[in-house]
Amino acid sequence: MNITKIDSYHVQLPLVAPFKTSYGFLSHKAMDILVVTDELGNQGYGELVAFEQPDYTEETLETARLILANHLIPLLVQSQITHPDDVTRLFSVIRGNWMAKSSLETAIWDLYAKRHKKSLAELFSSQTDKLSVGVSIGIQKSVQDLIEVVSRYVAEGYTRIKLKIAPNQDVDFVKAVRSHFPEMLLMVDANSAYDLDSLTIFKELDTYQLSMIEQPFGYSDFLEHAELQKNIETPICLDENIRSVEDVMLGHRLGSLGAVNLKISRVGGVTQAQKIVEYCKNNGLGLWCGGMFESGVGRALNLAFASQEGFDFPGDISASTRYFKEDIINETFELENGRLSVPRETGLGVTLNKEMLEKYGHHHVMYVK
Ligand SMILES: O=C(O)CCC(=O)C1=CC=C[C@@H](O)[C@@H]1C(=O)O
Ligand SMILES: [Mg+2]
Repeated sequence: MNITKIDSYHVQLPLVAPFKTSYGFLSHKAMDILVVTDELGNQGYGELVAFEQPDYTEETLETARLILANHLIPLLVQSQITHPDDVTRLFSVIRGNWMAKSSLETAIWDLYAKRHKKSLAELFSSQTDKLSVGVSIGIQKSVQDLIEVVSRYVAEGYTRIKLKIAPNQDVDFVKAVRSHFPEMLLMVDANSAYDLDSLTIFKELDTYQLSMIEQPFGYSDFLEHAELQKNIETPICLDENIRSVEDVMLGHRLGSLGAVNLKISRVGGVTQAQKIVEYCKNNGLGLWCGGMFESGVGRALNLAFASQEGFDFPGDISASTRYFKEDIINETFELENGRLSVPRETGLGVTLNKEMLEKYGHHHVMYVK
């Protein structure tokens, strides 16, 4: 394929409700939408999901833009690409910068699918048209507020709830939600807020039939996670630790994890994510699709990818309205009996809404042949 142009839209969408985690507070989500055009006029979309602050991973929107402009785009346009897997190989000379890589790699996947007149769901061997999804809930001011928020999402149909926790905002919150919803698939995510000194907290959390505990310790704490896993039965799920299939193998061999939160963007794109799917499938590890407060572009990709065999737990891929009042695509993802429809049109199966892009974004040209 011959790339003739790369555009980028810097978008900022206000969140319907602010989101509090153990490490920060989000009131809007910024993202860049890349549009890669080929010689036939096909356009592939990719979403750069990095945050503005380097507090979840090292990357930020600014660092990723720099890596794209100075390194990844020059590499891509100088090379002959026939399949998206070529992009991963090409980018392997550049270390890290997974989200920057993923934004371009996923745009090439969309472009490739459109050139072949196939949906991404088809390319990913999707197994279903409807996917059960979950919701991730930020830290609330009080137990009562949390119960209200959870009740609202349960009434909307979500079948899996993920609660954000932090020191002193953990056991009481989980206890209350569990007693209101005894059967609910429930899990917690600490975003690295604890260390092994908090063992007693985790032993207590272990008694609430949680499906998993996500990222209790630091992002390179494989050994500490293994030590914790020896002391509790609830599977540990790693998020921030996992940047590649090698990280999953390391965590598995050490006994640091029982499940993986797979975010395509955090591991550099679809090709690397696919390796993780295979590894988890072959080694009996739990697997589900995480979210990055994506716009409809990233959401469509997550839905198509998570509809393949191997994903065994509802992901953080909520309905469009859970995040934003208005989105930058024309389609909407609506919850029906706790499930979202997997797009079936060619490529990602979504189209950009020019009016919304103008309202919430700024246009930049990154490359012209
Ligand atoms: O996209 C979503 O539904 C939100 C997912 C979510 O909880 C997170 C996204 C990005 C960083 C974190 O705050 C958190 C996570 O750790 O999974
Ligand atoms: Mg997480």
